[in-house]
Amino acid sequence: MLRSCTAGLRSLWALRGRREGAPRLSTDLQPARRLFSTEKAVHKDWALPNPSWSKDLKLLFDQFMKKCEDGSWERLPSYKHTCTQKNEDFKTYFLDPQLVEEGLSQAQLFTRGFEDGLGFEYVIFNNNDEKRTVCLFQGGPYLQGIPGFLHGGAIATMIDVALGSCAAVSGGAIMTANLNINFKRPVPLCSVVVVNSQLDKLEGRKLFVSCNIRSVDEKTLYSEATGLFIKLDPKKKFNIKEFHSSLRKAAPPLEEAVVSSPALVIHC
Ligand SMILES: CCCCC/C=C\C/C=C\C/C=C\C/C=C\CCCC(=O)SCCNC(=O)CCNC(=O)[C@H](O)C(C)(C)COP(=O)(O)OP(=O)(O)OC[C@H]1O[C@@H](n2cnc3c(N)ncnc32)[C@H](O)[C@@H]1OP(=O)(O)O
Repeated sequence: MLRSCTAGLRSLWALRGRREGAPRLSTDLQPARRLFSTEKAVHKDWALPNPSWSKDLKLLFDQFMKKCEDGSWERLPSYKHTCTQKNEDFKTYFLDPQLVEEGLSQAQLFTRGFEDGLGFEYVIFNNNDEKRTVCLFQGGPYLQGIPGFLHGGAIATMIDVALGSCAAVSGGAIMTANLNINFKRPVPLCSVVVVNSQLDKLEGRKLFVSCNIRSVDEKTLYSEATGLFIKLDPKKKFNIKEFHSSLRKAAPPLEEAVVSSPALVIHC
């Protein structure tokens, strides 16, 4: 019990793959502390059952929580807003802190931005020895593509998250450089699927990962994917303001864009 609680408190940042020379992230150094009510809302762990979870999802969740008891598996927590201190650390090492715009304070994790049950309901378990993760995923009604089935973009998002988490456990701060997906069967809306990911190869800063998505009974193979993730180099900071101003220069005014490219008005 104590072991699984401890595992739950550790974040991906605090796990492994810290770049040599880069300081440990502050959350790693601080003991768990009592949260005030506003902080509780910000730091709520979303990778836990809620009433929208189907019987299948709860059952699988319980099975994996059992596997966590001997320490071979651990549940990865998931936050809408990365902990404030982690944000600060990220800005320090990968962004020019003076250039971070105010608007970023409203930012939240894309996959956790839906009401319970309407979007992405998922939890990821990690097996460190085997360098693999299992993501239990239930895609809600707001993720519809063709009627009755998940949108391919939602599937791709979940694959990115599952592969990204698998890579981040070993690599620390990483970004997706490449994703290749084969969609083999459409995924029914509101069904539960299992995303099995593994780290195939670590080559310098490159992490090669792969995954498949199957039905709970494992009979249906929905998708297969490979991904390349790159460990971020703190010497190469992202300059957000530069990105934004170059974007403004490159993009024509909206009116002009709509008139000259009718395809832009298609909603997606
Ligand atoms: C608040 C804290 C948050 C921090 C997040 C950090 C960690 C994440 C932690 C937890 C994650 C948990 C869950 C994951 C959840 C979701 C995952 C979502 C992830 C995303 O949603 S992320 C958005 C989409 N993603 C991008 O927006 C990337 C745009 N991109 C770039 O920003 C650069 O491209 C970058 C940084 C990737 C690399 O840039 P760079 O300058 O650091 O490195 P460089 O270019 O030198 O490449 C080094 C070596 O990789 C090879 N290489 C590079 N790219 C390649 C490719 N495509 N194919 C084949 N090889 C490639 C080169 O050929 C070279 O190879 P070699 O060394 O052999 O020459």
